[in-house]
Amino acid sequence: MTDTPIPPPPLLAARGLSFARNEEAVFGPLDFAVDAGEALLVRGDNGAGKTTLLRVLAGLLRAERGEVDIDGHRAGHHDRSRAIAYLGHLPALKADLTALENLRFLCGLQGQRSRQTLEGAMNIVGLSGYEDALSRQLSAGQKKRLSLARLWLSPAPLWLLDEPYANLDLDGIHLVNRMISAHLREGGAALVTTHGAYAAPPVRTRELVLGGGDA
Ligand SMILES: Nc1ncnc2c1ncn2[C@@H]1O[C@H](COP(=O)(O)OP(=O)(O)OP(=O)(O)O)[C@@H](O)[C@H]1O
Repeated sequence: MTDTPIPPPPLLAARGLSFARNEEAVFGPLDFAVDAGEALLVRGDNGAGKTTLLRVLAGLLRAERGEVDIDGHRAGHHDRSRAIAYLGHLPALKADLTALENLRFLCGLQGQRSRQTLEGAMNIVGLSGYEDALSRQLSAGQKKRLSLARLWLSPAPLWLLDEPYANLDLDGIHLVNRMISAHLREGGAALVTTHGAYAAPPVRTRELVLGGGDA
């Protein structure tokens, strides 16, 4: 008799997850799961709650109700900081450090994916030559690219990407999709918020629509 292998738990699972501000519902209750190797596109109009959902999942805001599991275990603070890389609307960069110093600082805080160098990540995101530029001197798109380099260097399997295409030119949009595809091929997963105009990571993708029911 052969044992049927038990499938691994989803990388991320949310059950009955809701958030309210001043007793007014922002989203939920939501039920969804993301497996390793999958992307979840979080769509919705302006104000639908996409950013709020990612911030709740990252542990930056407290849910009103519901549960979040990572790798089949209730996600505590430590699990979230180990498993999650969060790319917010605004680049989390130190203005008076150079591009390379920013990456070094963030890798010191959050760890570094094995076999990746800071210079290699700068090259992947198209910022070779900007290593010594102060981050405050970078354009909005270059700052986004530097944040993408930090994301690429993170060892966390679960990417929470809030509008990763914002401020990027067409080449940058393709870069984001290539990065997501490569990350998923390596067994990672990604939640990606978008208004829907550009996002098409060419990978296994589920969709969650806020403000209009789950799809
Ligand atoms: N700091 C805050 N204080 C009070 N209300 C907030 C705050 N941040 C967001 N909101 C409200 O919460 C709701 C959800 O906002 P959120 O930023 O999550 O939406 P979103 O779907 O990401 O929107 P967008 O597509 O415009 O970025 C909105 O009604 C917004 O006005």
